[in-house]
Amino acid sequence: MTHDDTRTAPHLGDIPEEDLDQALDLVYLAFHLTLPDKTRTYHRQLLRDCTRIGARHGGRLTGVAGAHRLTLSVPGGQLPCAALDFVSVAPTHRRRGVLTSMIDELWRRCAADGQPLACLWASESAIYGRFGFAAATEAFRVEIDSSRPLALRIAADRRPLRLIDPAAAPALLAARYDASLADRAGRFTRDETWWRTQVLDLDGALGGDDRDGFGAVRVVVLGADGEAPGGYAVYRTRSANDSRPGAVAVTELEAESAPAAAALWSYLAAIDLTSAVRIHARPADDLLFSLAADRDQVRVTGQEPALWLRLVDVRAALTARSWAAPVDLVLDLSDRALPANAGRFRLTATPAGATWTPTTDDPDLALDVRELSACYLGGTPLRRLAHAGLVTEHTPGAVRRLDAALETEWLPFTADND
Ligand SMILES: CC(=O)SCCNC(=O)CCNC(=O)[C@H](O)C(C)(C)COP(=O)(O)OP(=O)(O)OC[C@H]1O[C@@H](n2cnc3c(N)ncnc32)[C@H](O)[C@@H]1OP(=O)(O)O
Repeated sequence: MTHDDTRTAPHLGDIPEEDLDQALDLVYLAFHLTLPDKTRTYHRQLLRDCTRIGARHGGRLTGVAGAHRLTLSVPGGQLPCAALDFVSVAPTHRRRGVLTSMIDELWRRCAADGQPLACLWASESAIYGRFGFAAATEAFRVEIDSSRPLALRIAADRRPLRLIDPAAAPALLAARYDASLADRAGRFTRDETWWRTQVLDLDGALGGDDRDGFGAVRVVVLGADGEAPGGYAVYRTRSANDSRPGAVAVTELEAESAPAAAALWSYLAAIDLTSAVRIHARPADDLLFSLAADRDQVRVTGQEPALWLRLVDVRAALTARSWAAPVDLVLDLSDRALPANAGRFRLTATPAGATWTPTTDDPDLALDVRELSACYLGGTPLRRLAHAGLVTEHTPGAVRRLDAALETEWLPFTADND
């Protein structure tokens, strides 16, 4: 008789480098993936650079979780963030608490590594709320009908547009991207490798020149050679055939101003032999929606949660962000998984900074860490969650006051999971 180990608690530990292939096999099993060698090599490298948590039964890996060590823009600053990825449990061992125990281990690793935040992209929205994660940024899929000229309400920046060698893009465009982090929370700092792989796919690990039928990556820059770019777009094109029109797929567009954005959108919409521009992720307050003279020409074709965020160290997270308005409130915070965060705290925030101190005073608001995580980047109004009965307001006006303090000029936005 074989021993049934599926009922016993897993043994948790690191995944050493020699087990990386075993770990990837489990990931591909759980995600039903068969991938080319190039992609596997890329994933192997990503996983090697992660904090790696393995769950084992009888020495065999039955659960894998990786956490990239990233830096996330938050209102007024940047914070270390564990970005959970590769989460997989063997189909023979599912729904027995393996993921739950790996998440508990993740909290220990975050504390040891000084990461006050954790984040992820969820394969299914039902999984991660129970662990205190909440959707903190939203992404809209957008399509421009470019079968006719794109009509915009302002004049475009008249500086020249030029196509550059994508290999030169990281060095040329990094400053423009980095500048956007100060405006928009929810974005990651990038190194050269991230640009080369995630943004430009220069080595073809993510599909390269045949990504859903779209060809080579193109990079268009606004501004003359030698000038700091006023904006850029990373895109690919697909020619028309009998069953579909020609199209442009935009991976990323950054612009320093509305006229710069107008110039780039106009360029993309005017590419010959194409009649649609598709953008996989834009924020709800994207300038394009306001610039379009005919909103019917710019359609939202999908809307989904993008970044799921979890405040792991609430005090560190709250005292590191900036605040739009002064606020002085007592919050009764629940956090089942991380009791150090739970209890009554006085949040005293001014535009100069914040404190978060334990108190025995009566609470103005009661909420779970999940709701605080949803609102932290400024993308979810707290009042929306209060209307839904997920936040209790003990002192009338407290929700409004906290909302005013959490507010950001621009919505947070995360677009790095194409
Ligand atoms: C950041 C990322 O990488 S997202 C990718 C997540 N991975 C995948 O989708 C790959 C395929 N799925 C899997 O490998 C697994 O099913 C996992 C990782 C999603 C879940 O692992 P499990 O070990 O089964 O989860 P665990 O047993 O700890 O479940 C904890 C709770 O979450 C619930 N849960 C787990 N997965 C799901 C799901 N897909 N949908 C709804 N509820 C779920 C369980 O029912 C359980 O609820 P309970 O506490 O009320 O009993």
